[in-house]
Amino acid sequence: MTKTPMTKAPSLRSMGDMKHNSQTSSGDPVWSANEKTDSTIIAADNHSHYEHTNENIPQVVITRDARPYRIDLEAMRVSGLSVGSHPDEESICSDSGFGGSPASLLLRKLSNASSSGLSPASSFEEYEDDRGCPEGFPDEVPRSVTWKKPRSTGTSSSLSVTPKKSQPWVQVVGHAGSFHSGGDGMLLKRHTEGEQLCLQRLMDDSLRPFVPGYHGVVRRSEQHYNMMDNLLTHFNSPAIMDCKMGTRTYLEEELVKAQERPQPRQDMYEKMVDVDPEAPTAEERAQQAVLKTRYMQWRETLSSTTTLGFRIDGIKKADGVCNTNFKRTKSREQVMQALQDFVGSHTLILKGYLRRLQELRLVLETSKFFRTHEVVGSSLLFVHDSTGKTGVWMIDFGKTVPLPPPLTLDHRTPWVEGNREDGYLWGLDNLIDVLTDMLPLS
Ligand SMILES: Nc1ncnc2c1ncn2[C@@H]1O[C@H](COP(=O)(O)OP(=O)(O)OP(=O)(O)O)[C@@H](O)[C@H]1O
Ligand SMILES: O=P(O)(O)O[C@@H]1[C@H](O)[C@H](O)[C@@H](OP(=O)(O)O)[C@H](OP(=O)(O)O)[C@H]1O
Repeated sequence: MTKTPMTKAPSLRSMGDMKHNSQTSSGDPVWSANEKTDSTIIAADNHSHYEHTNENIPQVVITRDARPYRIDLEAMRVSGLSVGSHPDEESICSDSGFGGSPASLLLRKLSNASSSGLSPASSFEEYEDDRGCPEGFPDEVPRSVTWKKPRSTGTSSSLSVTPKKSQPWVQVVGHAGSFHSGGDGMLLKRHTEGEQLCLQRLMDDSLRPFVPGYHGVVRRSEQHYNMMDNLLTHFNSPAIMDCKMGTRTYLEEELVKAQERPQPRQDMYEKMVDVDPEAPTAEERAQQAVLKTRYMQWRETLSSTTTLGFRIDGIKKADGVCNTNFKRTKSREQVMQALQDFVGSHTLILKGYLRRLQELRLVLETSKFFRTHEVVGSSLLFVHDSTGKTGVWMIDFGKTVPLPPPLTLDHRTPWVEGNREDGYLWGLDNLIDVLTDMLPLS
């Protein structure tokens, strides 16, 4: 839940006090920041702090239990190479994508695109073009951020560097207009309360190192955003892949809604016909519209979602070539070929990804958050660069919902309506299996 700002933005030193002094009726700590801020935005946590001084950065607004979390070594852990010791550590860059109005937050999808050589857009309107994989914007925020070392380390640690150059943010797939690059290694995603709650809970879960650090809700031009780490920050000209996980891409509640109040969609009919003119039924053809769940199920069976429990949604390679034409990438062989094209001939990268996925699987099998949530439509974001640095993170919790206690999921049992299973872990097993098969015989 968000509230409007009430008081002056807290100073760095007072932030800790504020966390203790201000509470919601439920006893949760709250934060507040001034609407007419003196352009100082401050975030801090138990381990570290940082400070911005610029007008272009978003204002932190009150969020329920929205504690900010610093990018930390654990969260940004890269397999194969450690962030902390990597020579590129000083190349942290950031960018911000403000310039668009809320009215232009179109729910348009970046799909069916294959493009190359995209250059950073210079305005939000340019970004609104229907190209796949548009890049973010040059940073509007002076590089005044200092990343200070944490007082106590525990499992996390922060970087102490001065960002030097701008790293454009790239969106591979997903709703166009939902994102802004927030500057200083931050990314803003259009706010939904469900995703906010998940990200907050994940910050206290064993999965924390596998999700972008969450920094609360911010407001910009009357629109609220969830602020999280930009996972591309520590990479140079990264190659990026978005893999949508699970055997089901719609929530059980969406199915119930479709049964009770069917709302056939013309846009989905058109997307369907674009891929396969023969796909619609006679009735759908007559209506020139399909139900969302029908479209989603068709997408699942056309791709590898049903058969492997994951699908490749989009890939942007280091050379800028972007491909989101994977709707028909279904067989194990086709998937393997696409993965091979993504990693190239670099066994180091493949091994890095495999290690990270195996670690993720171990953590997922014991995570309380994972056990108690239906995780639908969530992706694994793969990122690597030419130095051999790799990382994989779970993103997109827009359709991750808590289960009614005491229900829990194992995420491997096949789905039947009512059991809420999503096939996430089964898909991860298959993904690990496919990647393992790609390793050269030695
Ligand atoms: N924390 C992040 N750091 C870097 N890039 C990100 C991050 N989160 C998302 N992205 C980029 O944005 C894309 C879309 O993200 P996400 O899946 O969250 O959007 P969405 O609009 O909810 O997607 P969907 O259409 O599946 O609902 C990803 O493929 C990735 O390229
Ligand atoms: O990839 P495609 O073929 O373009 O299809 C979209 C994709 O399945 C998204 O995951 C879904 O958003 P959600 O996951 O948020 O439901 C979106 O629904 P939408 O159009 O209702 O946003 C679909 O249009």
